[in-house]
Parts: sequence; structure tokens; C-alpha cells
Amino acid sequence: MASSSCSLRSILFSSPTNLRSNYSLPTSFSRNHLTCSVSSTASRFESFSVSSIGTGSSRRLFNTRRKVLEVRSMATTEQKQRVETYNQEENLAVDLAKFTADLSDKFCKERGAFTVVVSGGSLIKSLRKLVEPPFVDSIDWARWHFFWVDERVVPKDHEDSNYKLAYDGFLSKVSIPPGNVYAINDSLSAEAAADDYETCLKHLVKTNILRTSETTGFPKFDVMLLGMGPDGHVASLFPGHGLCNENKKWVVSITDSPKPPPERITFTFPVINSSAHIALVVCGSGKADAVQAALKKTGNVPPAGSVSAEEELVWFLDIPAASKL
Ligand SMILES: O=C(O)[C@H](O)[C@@H](O)[C@H](O)[C@H](O)COP(=O)(O)O
Repeated sequence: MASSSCSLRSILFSSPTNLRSNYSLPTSFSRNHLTCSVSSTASRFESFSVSSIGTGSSRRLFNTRRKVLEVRSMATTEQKQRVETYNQEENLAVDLAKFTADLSDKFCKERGAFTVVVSGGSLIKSLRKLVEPPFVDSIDWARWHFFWVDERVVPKDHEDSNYKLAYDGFLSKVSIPPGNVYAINDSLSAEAAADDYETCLKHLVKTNILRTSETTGFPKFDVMLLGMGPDGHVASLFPGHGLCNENKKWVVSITDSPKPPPERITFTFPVINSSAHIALVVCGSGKADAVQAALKKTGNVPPAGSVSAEEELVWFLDIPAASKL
């Protein structure tokens, strides 16, 4: 029963190999972003750097730097949190690819497997650099195991399907073994699909593909790459929804999602927050209020403000999304 769900849901896709090497980062990449590393456990500022050429952008970056530093001083959770701000989405995408490729390298070498969870939405577009040289050629795709933090309960070829989004923009371009791609069973109801996905995860824990957090007892994914909605939701955990408080189940269903379509399944916070590493990727001025509330813990803190990771949480922001920090 448990093993059936994993293998039956494997999806076939092709993987062009397009070898190239000797890539170096565009010069603008290293000059036009700023970093604020936070170790709130030690309550200590660890590293920070800004460099940008040009008066207007320098001033903007300086202001953002000051504001990011304020965020750092307000951090209270016991986790390592870093806020990266980019003045070009292109540079954000390169850095996100590097972040993911470095983790892939580390986990593939250390444990022979890399468990990666993605959201839907614009995140998939932000991952586009991973399927280009040099990353696409250097990553050990055969060791990847690919999951969704949430999925809409629609057929896999439906325009709303997060599987389809990831397949078209990512999976169809890399050579992850089809058996390592864990899509939901779209022939089930939302509730049954959530139970089925949880059963699948339990099977993967038993077979040591998925680790277990020693702290929480929940599954510990190597990395989650997540987007955030303008209301501050992550996965399908929406502001004020009771599912945000679920503390036993790993995967739950929702049939009244305020963001269409209404029927979805989603990982719960205990699973999300047991991850080793999390990237929260947020772009656009429409999300600035939610970024502010989540990071500064002001007003009604949205679900994104409850995200934490066991090793490191990194916020990848463009300047408009960081504009209220
Ligand atoms: O299935 C979903 O709806 C997503 O997983 C959801 O959590 C998404 O990541 C955010 O809504 C951000 O989406 P955008 O980046 O497109 O705004």
C-alpha cells in the first residue's frame, strides 16, 4: 500500500543533456546584491556586504541595507536567517541556482540523495538558471528526489496543476529519475490525496530516502524552495486558516482555499519547519507589506512569518519586495 503510491505516481519525462563548462558569474551578479546574515540564536550580526556602482542605485541599496539591518535586530527566533536583496531578478535567479546547486553537491556527497521540495507560482520561473549551464551539467540529478509543498487537486495536465508548472519549466529539462518525482494521485479526493501523499512520505522515511528531524520527529527535507503570496501565505497555508495550527499531520487537505483553485493538499508547518534549509523567494512590490510583516513581526504576522528551518532560512528578495524593510 505504502510503496504503491510512490511508484505509481512516477511520471516519465525526457532529459536533454547539453554539456558545457567554464562558466563564470556575470560581473553584475557580484556587484548588485546585498547580504545580511543573521544568527539570531547568538543574536550577533555575522556578515553583510553591499557594493553597487551608480548614485541612484547606491542610495537605494544603502537605504535597503539600513532597513535590512533593522530586520536583523528584530529577529527573535532560534534559527539562522539570512536576507538577500537583489536589484535585478536575473541576479536573484543566478544566486538561487547557486544556493541550490551547492546544497545538492553537499547532500549528494554526504548521503547519496538530495530531497528537494518546491512550491507552485512564480518560484518555478525563478529556478530557470538551474536548468542552464553550468548548473544543469554539474548537478547529480540522478540523486534528486522531487516533491511539492502543496498541490492543487486537478489533473496533471490541467493549467492549474503545480506538477504541470514544474514539469514544463523544470522537470522536462533535467534527468531526475521518473521514480524520484513524487506527484500527487490526482484521481483521489483532496482528503484522500493528502493521506496518500503522507503515506508516500512515511514509506520514504522507512527506506531512508527521507531523514527524520531529531528535534521534532517530523520528516526532514534537505531543502524547500518556496514562494509567498501577497497575503503572506506559504504552501497552501493561508492567513487565519485553522490549518496553520495543525501540529500532528504531515500533509493535509484544504477545500476552501482563498486562492483558486479551492481544493489542494499542503504540507503542514511542522514538516516545513523541520527542513534543513529553506529558500523563501519573493519578488514584486505587491508583496512588500507581507514581507515587512513577516520579517519585522509587525501587525498581523502572516504565515510566512512562521517559517523557520533547522539549519538556515534564506529570504531571496528583489528591491520592490524589500522596499518596506
Ligand atoms: O500552489 C500555490 O498556489 C503555491 O504553491 C503558492 O504557495 C505560491 O507559492 C504562492 O502563492 C506564491 O505564488 P506567486 O509567486 O505566483 O505569487
